[in-house]
Amino acid sequence: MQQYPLAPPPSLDEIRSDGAAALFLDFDGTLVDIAPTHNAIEVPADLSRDLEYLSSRLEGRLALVSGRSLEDLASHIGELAIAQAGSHGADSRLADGSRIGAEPRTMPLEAVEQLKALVEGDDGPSLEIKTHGAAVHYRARPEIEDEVIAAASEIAARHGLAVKRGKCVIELLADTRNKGNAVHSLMAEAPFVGSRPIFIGDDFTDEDGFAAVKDFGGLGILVGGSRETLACYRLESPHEVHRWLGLEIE
Ligand SMILES: O=P(O)(O)OC[C@H]1O[C@H](O[C@H]2O[C@H](CO)[C@@H](O)[C@H](O)[C@H]2O)[C@H](O)[C@@H](O)[C@@H]1O
Repeated sequence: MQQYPLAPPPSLDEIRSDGAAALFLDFDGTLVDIAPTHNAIEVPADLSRDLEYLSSRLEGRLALVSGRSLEDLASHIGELAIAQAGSHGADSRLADGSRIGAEPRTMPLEAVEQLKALVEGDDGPSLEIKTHGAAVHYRARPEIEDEVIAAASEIAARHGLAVKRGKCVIELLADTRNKGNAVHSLMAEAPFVGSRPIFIGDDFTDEDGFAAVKDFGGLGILVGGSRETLACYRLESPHEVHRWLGLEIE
């Protein structure tokens, strides 16, 4: 693990001057600011257009890698002609929409019912039912973290489900793939193959991405406050990520 404080990364142009680079971009907390609920995010007006433009500058070597499902991502940014991996890396697609790897496994209904029972009541956590999993959010009541984690982990163990921990959230998925698997899958395909990958992300699930890019001589960029990480550089906020990527800032 890298010791902090981490320096800001060299410019994208500087990295590109050494050879072909590829960008792997997390979504929540990296391209958009964290919001009180999963549906309350504010997506900058030009983000979709800017990502397509950036992808074309990189000759298609740009991918979004999110914990959200691809359907959920599309509901916020539209159907973009760029590579994307959703559901924490379980559902990877090339820019033309073709899937790489097996179709993601879906959650057993019984587990979903048990999670619904867990969030019952006005003051408890909330449930986000996702295409390939379910997320229990406790951002509104961080003090209940320990009990939520214990109860959701127990349901995961009962059904043999994978657990992902994030910012005020615990997610359960039947599919065990992660963001690092998505990086490996995409790096084996044109136009990514042979390039130097850069993974930018803010959350613990992004550590799998930071680890994966090292396998290709690449580098990770952590977004947000300092912590122990496999990333070797840091940017302070999504605003700084946009600036570093050369996207327009409103
Ligand atoms: O991998 P990401 O693109 O970063 O997605 C991770 C999860 O992001 C969302 O939850 C997080 O963002 C919400 C909106 O800002 C916030 O309210 C929540 O507390 C965060 O955990 C999303 O709801 C999840 O489905 C994603 O897996």
